[in-house]
Amino acid sequence: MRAFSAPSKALLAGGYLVLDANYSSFVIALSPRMGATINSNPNGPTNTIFVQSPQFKGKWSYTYKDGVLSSLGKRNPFIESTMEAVFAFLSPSTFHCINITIYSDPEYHSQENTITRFSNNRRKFLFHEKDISKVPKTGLGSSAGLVTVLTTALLADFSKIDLESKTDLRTIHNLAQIAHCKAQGKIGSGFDVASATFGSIVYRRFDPMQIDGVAFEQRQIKDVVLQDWKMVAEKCALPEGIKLLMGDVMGGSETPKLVSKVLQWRRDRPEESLGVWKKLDEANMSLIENLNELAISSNYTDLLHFMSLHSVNSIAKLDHTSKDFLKSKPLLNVISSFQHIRKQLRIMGEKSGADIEPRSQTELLNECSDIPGVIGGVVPGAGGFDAICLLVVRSAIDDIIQTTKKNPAFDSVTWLDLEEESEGVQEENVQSYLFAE
Ligand SMILES: Nc1ncnc2c1ncn2[C@@H]1O[C@H](COP(=O)(O)OP(=O)(O)O)[C@@H](O)[C@H]1O
Ligand SMILES: C[C@@](O)(CCOP(=O)(O)OP(=O)(O)O)CC(=O)O
Repeated sequence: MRAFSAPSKALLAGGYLVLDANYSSFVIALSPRMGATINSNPNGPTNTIFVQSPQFKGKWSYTYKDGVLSSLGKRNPFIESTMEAVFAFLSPSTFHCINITIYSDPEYHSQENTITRFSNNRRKFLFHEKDISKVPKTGLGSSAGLVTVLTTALLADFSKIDLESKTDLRTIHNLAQIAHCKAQGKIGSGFDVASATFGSIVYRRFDPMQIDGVAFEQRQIKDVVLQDWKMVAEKCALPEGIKLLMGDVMGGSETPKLVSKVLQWRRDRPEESLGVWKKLDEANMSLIENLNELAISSNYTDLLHFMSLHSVNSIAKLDHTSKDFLKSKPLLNVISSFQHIRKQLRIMGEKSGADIEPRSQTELLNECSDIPGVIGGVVPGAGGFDAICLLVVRSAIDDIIQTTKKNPAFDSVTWLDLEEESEGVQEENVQSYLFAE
């Protein structure tokens, strides 16, 4: 038996712009991971694949004969199209029965009505009462994680793959991207599948024409998967000492509705919207550059210490002597990049009628500007009422949480137990997924 896992994501900068290949986005891979174990069973029926997701009482079965994958019984579009893509790509002849088990970390889904189990006291898994399609999601990208880890497990079972090899990661990514688009019935920006594969990245999307109309047929899928998609997925990571803090706001928004409003405005007002696109892109790119600058600045530790004692608002009020210490230093630039991103997202929201940074979120993020140790924050991804995402000084985290507990403005916020974990898809110790019965 072998085990693999793929990370969840937060789109810290680049929402909406990432849909257009002219713009880059900043995707942070997060510690909650989707896992899969895979093993062959020589005693089971040949050319049969059993997939189960015990946390959601999910069981799906497939057979593969004469190049055709058939689903027996219950359907799961994401599992099914991953199987179809990988089998079309590999086109295996006879093979032993395959057993796959899916494991998802707690933060992907609402944790209501669950029973907790630990695997060898390593990982915690929640077992839900309801079927997977009925359990509310938190927006961390469960389907992208599922498709990516399943693609990896299947490829590893049938062939030799090296998760350190850029070529093999491209193959996993391209297959997973095709499978995910088929299951969703649309070609999105794909940033979630890209970060499930590569981890934390600066991402520029592939050309949608690349996979438009591709069929699960061996020659065609091989051609497409092995081509250069001309996308960009440059690995990156937050500077040490800076922590990503995600607050679930228990609101909920529908990404497709927000996206359609924004794209409609872009079509209706091409010139006006292009201005916003350009300014937002500048702010996004300056956030990435300034974080890199900050990480290599000679007085980095001093700057972080300073930040842990000051809030964004108190820094704005500092006199010149104190500011000289920071002047032309990247910390101030990171702070202002966040402010520019928020400003442009608010303009985009106002002009398009999409609630990207709704007033309640503006108020919350403004409150964060009064907390020492908070460098900046945004509404991640498509925005809306789902979540806020902050970058904070790691050493100040306990004080930050305490401060928010005392402030009623944060009553609706639940801080999620997650971190950046910049690694993409990886092999795991099987023991992490085995339960002592
Ligand atoms: N642990 C899991 N086991 C089985 N299927 C899963 C699991 N997690 C996600 N899925 C599949 O992904 C679907 C959710 O995908 P989607 O709506 O794209 O949500 P998300 O935004 O979290 O990716 C589920 O309905 C199910 O088909
Ligand atoms: C608007 C977008 O650019 C980003 C949406 O990011 P989210 O992280 O909000 O995504 P969901 O998990 O699907 O809700 C649309 C896209 O890139 O697909």
